[in-house]
Amino acid sequence: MSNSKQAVPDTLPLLRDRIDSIDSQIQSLINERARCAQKVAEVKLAEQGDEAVVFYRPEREAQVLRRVMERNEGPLGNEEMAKVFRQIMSSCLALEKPMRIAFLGPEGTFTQQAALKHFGKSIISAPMAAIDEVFREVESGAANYGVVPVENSTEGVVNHTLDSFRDSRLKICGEVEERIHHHLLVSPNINADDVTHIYSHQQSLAQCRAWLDRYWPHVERVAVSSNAEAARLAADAGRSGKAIAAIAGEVACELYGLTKVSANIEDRPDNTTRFLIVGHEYVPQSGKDKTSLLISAKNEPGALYHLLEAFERHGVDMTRLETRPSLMSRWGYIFYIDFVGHYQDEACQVVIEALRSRASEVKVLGSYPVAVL
Ligand SMILES: O=C(O)C(=O)C[C@]1(C(=O)O)C=C[C@@H](O)C=C1
Repeated sequence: MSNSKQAVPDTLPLLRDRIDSIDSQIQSLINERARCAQKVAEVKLAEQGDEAVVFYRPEREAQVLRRVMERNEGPLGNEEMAKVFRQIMSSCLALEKPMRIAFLGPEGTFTQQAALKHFGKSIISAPMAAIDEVFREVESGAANYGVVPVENSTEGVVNHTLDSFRDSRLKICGEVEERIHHHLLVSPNINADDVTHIYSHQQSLAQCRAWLDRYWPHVERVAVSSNAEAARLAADAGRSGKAIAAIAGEVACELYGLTKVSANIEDRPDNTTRFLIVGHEYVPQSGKDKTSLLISAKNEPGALYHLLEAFERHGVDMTRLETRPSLMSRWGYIFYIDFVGHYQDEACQVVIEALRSRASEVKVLGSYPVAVL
């Protein structure tokens, strides 16, 4: 391969010749990489057998992307470069085995956006109507992995997702964060002044509450199953001349051919949602991981204090604590705890053992690479 640092020509035809030649080299190299991935698939099949074989390796993907960012010298930015490699790996994985990814649908949701960000575009999309359907689709093996929202920086936790882990055998094998921008949308034939109802998911309505109170105080807000569904309903209503607006994101706006009345109406400009990837396997260490636990506490004084004390004592950094009512006993609680590290790290194992002696149940929901993109 020619030296990439050689002098750059300065006429348009020469520059384009140069780009053509570089493209051809990049293309050969991408195909060489793809052939390696095909070989990896053969080795995995030989080693693990048809049934148990795991093609998708989140820890390896995170390491590849981190390395891309570390060695990047520009002028392309680190994230931009990582996105290119994200898609190359997505194509390589699809050659090994196309992945069917269930997500909270319909088409156009932020969860779909998150799925594409995490897995790249070479996946088979399986939109589901509800969070527990995503879990069921993966549990049954109909989908390889699922993507569900778990918390939002403005509105807090998504209870349906946390509650789904109670009775599920699925593991968390990844996380992804998305900046969420909401827009007020109508069908192109509708005059915004005529709008009688605003549809959106209850979380999106909440994330735009102050803006709605200020600019649309007298219009009825209607919570529907997702903001993409709201966009679909607004588009449908528009066809019969009904003035219904939706609050949804860019993907849904484009998908349903709506017009923006107002853009970026979320109350907090740093509004971010975190999503989880769920699958069947525990993920090996990537070098920079997080762990999520589900803990049923004993119903006794100081129960939570004793749990938290274990983290402090062993120097493990707890990043999140959520409480949900236990369905087993009145006034019993389930705690969801995230911490920095992998359940196979020595310090984490010590903490988990300590928790097991202090709680009635400790379930490791998963250890997974900290989001790279
Ligand atoms: O290293 C592997 O196990 C591969 O399958 C290769 C590869 C890649 O393209 O780099 C593809 C898919 C996996 O999810 C991780 C990495």
